[in-house]
Amino acid sequence: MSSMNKTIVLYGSETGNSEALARRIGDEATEKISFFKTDSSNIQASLVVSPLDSFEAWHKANSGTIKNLAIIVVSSTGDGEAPKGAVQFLNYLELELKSCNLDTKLPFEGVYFALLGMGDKDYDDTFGKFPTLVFEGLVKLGAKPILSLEITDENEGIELVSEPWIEKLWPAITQASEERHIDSIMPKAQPIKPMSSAEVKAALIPSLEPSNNAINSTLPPIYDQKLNIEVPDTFDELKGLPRMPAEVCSLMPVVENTETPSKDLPLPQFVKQAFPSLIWGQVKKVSSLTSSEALKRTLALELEVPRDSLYYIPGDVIGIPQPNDNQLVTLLLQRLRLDTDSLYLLSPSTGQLPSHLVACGAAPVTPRVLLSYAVDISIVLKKPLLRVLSQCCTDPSEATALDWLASKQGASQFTALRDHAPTLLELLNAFPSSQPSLARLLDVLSPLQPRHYSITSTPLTAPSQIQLIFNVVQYRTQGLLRHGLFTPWIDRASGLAPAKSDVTPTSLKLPFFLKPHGPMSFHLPSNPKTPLILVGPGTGIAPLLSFVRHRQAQRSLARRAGTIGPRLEEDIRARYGPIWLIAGFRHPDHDFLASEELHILVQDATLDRLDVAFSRLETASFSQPAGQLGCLAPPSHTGAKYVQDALTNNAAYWRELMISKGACFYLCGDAGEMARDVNATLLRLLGDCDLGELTPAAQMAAWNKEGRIKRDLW
Ligand SMILES: Cc1cc2nc3c(=O)[nH]c(=O)nc-3n(C[C@H](O)[C@H](O)[C@H](O)COP(=O)(O)O)c2cc1C
Repeated sequence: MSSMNKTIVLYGSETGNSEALARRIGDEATEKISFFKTDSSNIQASLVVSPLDSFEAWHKANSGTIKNLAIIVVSSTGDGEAPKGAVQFLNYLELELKSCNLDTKLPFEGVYFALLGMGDKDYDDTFGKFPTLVFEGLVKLGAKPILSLEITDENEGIELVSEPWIEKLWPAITQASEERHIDSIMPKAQPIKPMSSAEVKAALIPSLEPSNNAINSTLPPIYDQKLNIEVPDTFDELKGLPRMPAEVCSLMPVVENTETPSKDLPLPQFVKQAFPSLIWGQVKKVSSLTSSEALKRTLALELEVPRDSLYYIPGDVIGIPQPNDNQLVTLLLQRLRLDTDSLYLLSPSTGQLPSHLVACGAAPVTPRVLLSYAVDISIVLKKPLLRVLSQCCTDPSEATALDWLASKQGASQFTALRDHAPTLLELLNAFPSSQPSLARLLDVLSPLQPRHYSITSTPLTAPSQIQLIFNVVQYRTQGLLRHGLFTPWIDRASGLAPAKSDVTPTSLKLPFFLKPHGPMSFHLPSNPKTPLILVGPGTGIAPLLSFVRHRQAQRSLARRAGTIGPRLEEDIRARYGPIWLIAGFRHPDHDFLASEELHILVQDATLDRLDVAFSRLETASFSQPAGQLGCLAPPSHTGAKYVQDALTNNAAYWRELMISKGACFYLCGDAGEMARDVNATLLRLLGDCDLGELTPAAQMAAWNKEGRIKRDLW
């Protein structure tokens, strides 16, 4: 046997990094591996590069053959979850792990694989989580790794790991194909016990993300900011320079066009294709929930949808395919000297278009539409882009500076520049002689991601309406102003900014879709008697509001249907478990979201307990205005600064609910310090408990597995 029977390159990729690398590997394989060149009867003439989700079909088609090779590049997204193109594969892997039998042949015997993971070490707990899960799952199911698992760190530079890994890949393939297997890399696949679904899912535990650096949100967007990039005058020969990205995209002007062009905003055809279940929501109301003194501006948005067009449950999240800022697109079109309204046909000059651009090639399209909807132009810094900008410079000193930034020598300056989160326009303006074509930029820019928001409403009270709350995202990266896409836009488009009161826009419509549930879905437990501990500082309260509003509606429906007589309230209490909500804000007068509603939820006994922490309240003790919260027993505010203080102050109650009463604990909010501190607090609270054989960490891990601790962090 001198080659693999079938070979495939697979990727799972949220923002395009893994896909771009998988395509490059596919291109290089035919040059590097002799049997790809010579033995065309044994190998597909052109190597297929496709999403990891196609593994099942590929494996089924080829499982009779002795040796098949899968080269896999896959990232983690969310809280260590499966990225796009790998979600169905996760379900398949999970099923195989559950059903594989100790006594029979392992299902992936005969499959050889090499897997490169993409990750980011900033995601402490979930660094490389999904690639690791895939690697270990494949090994457990009998596939043989030909290289050990390696994971890139986007923060340090993907190339530091990916380039040496690719160099090792070619000899490893040759070696494996010659049957000198590299069994020493990993222990031989052992027969395994079937895994439960919970065990597979438990491998995907939430992570902690860095937080935004928020500032007063009334500043307008500014696009003429200057980047300060320092490059030394002289340096040694550049090392670790990533390869020049392949030229894939081609834009041909359309002279005679018979098709209906994708010329107009809003919503070109390719966006509708990418999100086939889009629903249009009419904006009913936008209101500001914070005072002018609040550090962040928080808005509530109500959307009305056509009757019966939306079925959601509390905890669901919507995605909004928001285009890039119009002003930024216009300036970019000018800088790139592009004719805004001419029509072009996008096609691959070699190989295949990146998957996020395939639908854009279906019909003629204008540069404005492409830059508005297809690619991210706000946060762009990646080494392959620097290489392309360098390739397109007419001034050699600028080209050298860009290459230096992309090299190993320029690593610390690259990291510093990335902390500035430069837009494409700023980068181009910093290197004025660089004049890339739009097609060349499409080769390397990441797909534009939809913006996701938790629904705060319940379908029980208004099935044709949804509500959202969110901060208007504006922040500074070391002096430079940055802003989000959707939130400042809706603030302006609704006519709310800079007004303070509610507005009811008459003609504003928004397209959105319901995000499919991930493996760690943040939803209510199926048994309504389960006690709930809900912790949500700031806008982390959003999905928790949906939970409590839903419970309030359930109780009210039960009351209305009630035939039980004088014992009705008691029966309702018995039917639903207690809910303890811990919210956290800066100051009661500035950003206490939904304060009046929370008060009502306590009064009508939907909430058994409410604790509110205020981080910027000068006096340790907080007294609510008469008639509010003061009626709570036990008292709602115990001088807590942060949500974790409220947990510590009420340790006995927390232990009673979690240990004796089987409560579910939900945490939603900013993933930085808050999530770490809450985690540490829970471990500390468990330290004083009798957990039998278990350590506090093991107890937490068990609750994670059972879905009794759920996190929704961003
Ligand atoms: C929303 C989001 C969540 C992420 N979550 C994780 C994570 O949990 N663990 C990790 O190692 N990397 C995480 N990353 C980093 C990505 O895995 C990394 O940027 C990778 O290069 C992306 O590759 P892709 O473009 O192929 O998806 C996350 C990135 C984003 C944007």
